Amino acid sequence: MTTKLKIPAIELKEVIFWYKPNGWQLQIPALTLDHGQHLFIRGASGSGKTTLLNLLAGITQPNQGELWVQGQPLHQLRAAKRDKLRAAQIGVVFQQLNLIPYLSVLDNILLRASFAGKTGTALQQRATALLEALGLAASLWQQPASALSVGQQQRVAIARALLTEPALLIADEPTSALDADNRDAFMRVLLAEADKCGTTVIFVSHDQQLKSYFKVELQMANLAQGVVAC
Ligand SMILES: Nc1ncnc2c1ncn2[C@@H]1O[C@H](COP(=O)(O)OP(=O)(O)OP(=O)(O)O)[C@@H](O)[C@H]1O
Repeated sequence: MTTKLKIPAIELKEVIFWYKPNGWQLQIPALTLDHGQHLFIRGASGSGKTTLLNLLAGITQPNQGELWVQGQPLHQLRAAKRDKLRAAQIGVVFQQLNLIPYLSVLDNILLRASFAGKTGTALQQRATALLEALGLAASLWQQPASALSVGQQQRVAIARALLTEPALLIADEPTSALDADNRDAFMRVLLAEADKCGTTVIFVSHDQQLKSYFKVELQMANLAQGVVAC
């Protein structure tokens, strides 16, 4: 076994984060996730799911405690280094999908990869293969992102996140606008790609039916009490 494999994909120790305007607090005594694990997180609206994902993606930093992602101390790194880590190793799909509306579907996907220094024909082929697997018609690939439905945009966002074979994939309600068939295709592609690339997955959703795709499930309320998985 290599040294790299001994380091967890994610490790939180006594993390506390609060919003300055209203003092709302997220407390996570402990959370460890090994490489390649898939974790389903659920919790009531306002329980802090998005706040946790923002911390894990390095968009925000904890006020107290330690937050390690891919062996990097996100609690200590400055914003520029966290941005670099995110570009290189983390795929994110947030509720606001953050597609650039006037860029084509393909350009949206490839632009994100170029931030990680990845370009070329093989990458373009992987991008179109992902879009096909996700059921997004080829006639849409050159359309501006703004011309797509929300469900179609969600599939573009996940293709963008998977393209660079990230070590960690963070997804916040990524299937909320999909019908049952597209949602199942979406989950199959996401988890198969993650398994192929050894990607650790953290997936947040209200949709209880998606729970069946995951071996490990976590409720926000339990997480705050120090329970790691249930
Ligand atoms: N920028 C902010 N400033 C102040 N408080 C915030 C901010 N963002 C979120 N909060 C508060 O933090 C709490 C957790 O919010 P968060 O968005 O993480 O919850 P959530 O579980 O993702 O909710 P939902 O399922 O509705 O998306 C909420 O009570 C919310 O009001």
